[in-house]
Amino acid sequence: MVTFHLRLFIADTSGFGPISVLTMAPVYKLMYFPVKGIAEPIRFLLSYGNIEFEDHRFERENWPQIKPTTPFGQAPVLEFGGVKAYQSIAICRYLAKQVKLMGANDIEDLEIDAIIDTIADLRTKIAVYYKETDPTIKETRKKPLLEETIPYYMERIEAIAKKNNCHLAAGKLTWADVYFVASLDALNFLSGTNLIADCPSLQVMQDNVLNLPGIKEWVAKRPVTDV
Ligand SMILES: N[C@@H](CCC(=O)N[C@@H](CS)C(=O)NCC(=O)O)C(=O)O
Repeated sequence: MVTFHLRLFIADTSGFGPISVLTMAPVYKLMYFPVKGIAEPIRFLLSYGNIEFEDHRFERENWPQIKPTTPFGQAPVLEFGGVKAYQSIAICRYLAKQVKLMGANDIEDLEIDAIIDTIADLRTKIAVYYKETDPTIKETRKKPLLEETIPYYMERIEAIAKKNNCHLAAGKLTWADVYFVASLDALNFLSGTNLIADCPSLQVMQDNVLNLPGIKEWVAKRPVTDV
């Protein structure tokens, strides 16, 4: 569970005991569009840590008013204790520290960061295809994405999972596993394919992550959205 900097010192009025100290948990508010998108790994990590949060999903038509209130005109933003945290991966790394899903040393953290950045690279390539508005150009991008780019990445990510005992780094559960599994629904939707269809180790990893207490409860109660 999370501890926080805000401490209340309460004078003991009984005359017998020392001063009591109450440590308060921060109140987390996640601001994002009404989708899983790049906020879902944040929701998974908060849920894994049994950290309560306000899942504030704003409608797209309200974004023009909200945008200027964010640090860099983008979402997600995680607000807590006077902090407005931005950049989804930085937020995930912070939460991973809070819920103890980091590596055991700098090398393990390097391994985790590298696979997280690789997943983000793959998402960027998929997003370029998805966001293409010209149907002719989109069609020309489909075959290379589905037959070259995605297989290239997924073969390598699967090999890493196989070597790491069905994990993405350090041979154990880390925030990389949670990040990848939380990202999958959106990546599958955007690419129109099941990224892990031919990846048995990643399928095991997905099952394991989705069965973690906290995450299992979150997935059962979260709003149903495609992406
Ligand atoms: N690198 C940023 C990317 C943030 C981003 O692209 N957010 C999109 C939604 S997924 C957004 O805010 N789009 C609206 C806009 O840019 O006006 C992160 O990971 O947080």
